[in-house]
Amino acid sequence: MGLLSIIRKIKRKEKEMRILMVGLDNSGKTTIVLKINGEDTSIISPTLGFNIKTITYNKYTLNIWDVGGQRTIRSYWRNYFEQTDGLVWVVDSSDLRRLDDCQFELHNLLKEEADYAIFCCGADATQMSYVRKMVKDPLQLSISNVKSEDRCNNGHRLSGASLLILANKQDIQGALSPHEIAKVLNLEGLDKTRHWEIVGCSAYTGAGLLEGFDWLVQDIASRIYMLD
Ligand SMILES: Nc1nc2c(ncn2[C@@H]2O[C@H](COP(=O)(O)OP(=O)(O)OP(=O)(O)O)[C@@H](O)[C@H]2O)c(=O)[nH]1
Ligand SMILES: [Mg+2]
Repeated sequence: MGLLSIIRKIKRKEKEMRILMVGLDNSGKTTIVLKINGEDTSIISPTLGFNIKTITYNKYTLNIWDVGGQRTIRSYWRNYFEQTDGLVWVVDSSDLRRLDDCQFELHNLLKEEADYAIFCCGADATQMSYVRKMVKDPLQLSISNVKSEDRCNNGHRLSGASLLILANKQDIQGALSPHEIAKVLNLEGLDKTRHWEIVGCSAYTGAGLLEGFDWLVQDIASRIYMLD
């Protein structure tokens, strides 16, 4: 058994989940994480890199990665994709001006993942060159050959992750409802294999946060702890 398989088994035994929080800047990611953890949310500043919080949630340990969303650092999001079990996309439901941007970035993130995660398990040189020709990868960067099952599984990155969309700031007058946000973000247009849910919430009052995380944790658990 490879080292990665062993690590993965240990992780599963301890019921750990890796959650990645992303979304435009100012959407409320950091405030949500603090609120869930029962911390003070009155002094918040923009996240320029990332914060990691480990939270015990029901019988699970959540490793939550809260990544800054400012435009200039969005290209770094992909550095955090590896081994993600759950993706939380946070939306400022009152920021009507930037909803188009928000829609673009969400679909771009999921598409980018599809573009960059082509792994060919155990392919020989001829097979690799055939695959490269078929998918027209001129730089030959986005396709890699892997020899073991470990690397193949590892290569999934975001593709199997459960997706929770938090329509945050519902306490602000004029905020769009989760139903309206779902429409603007074209969630029905997501890949049919994707498990997703949208929940309205307010990081100020805490409303909706548990409902959202309950869904996420249950959905992940039903996928990865099925054999328990
Ligand atoms: N009214 C209201 N304000 C909120 C809510 N959640 C967050 N905020 C405010 O929105 C601002 C941005 O919150 P952050 O948690 O820093 O947002 P972020 O998504 O982490 O931003 P970046 O780190 O820059 O990506 C802060 O002033 C928060 O107090 C909410 O539910 N309601
Ligand atoms: Mg932040």
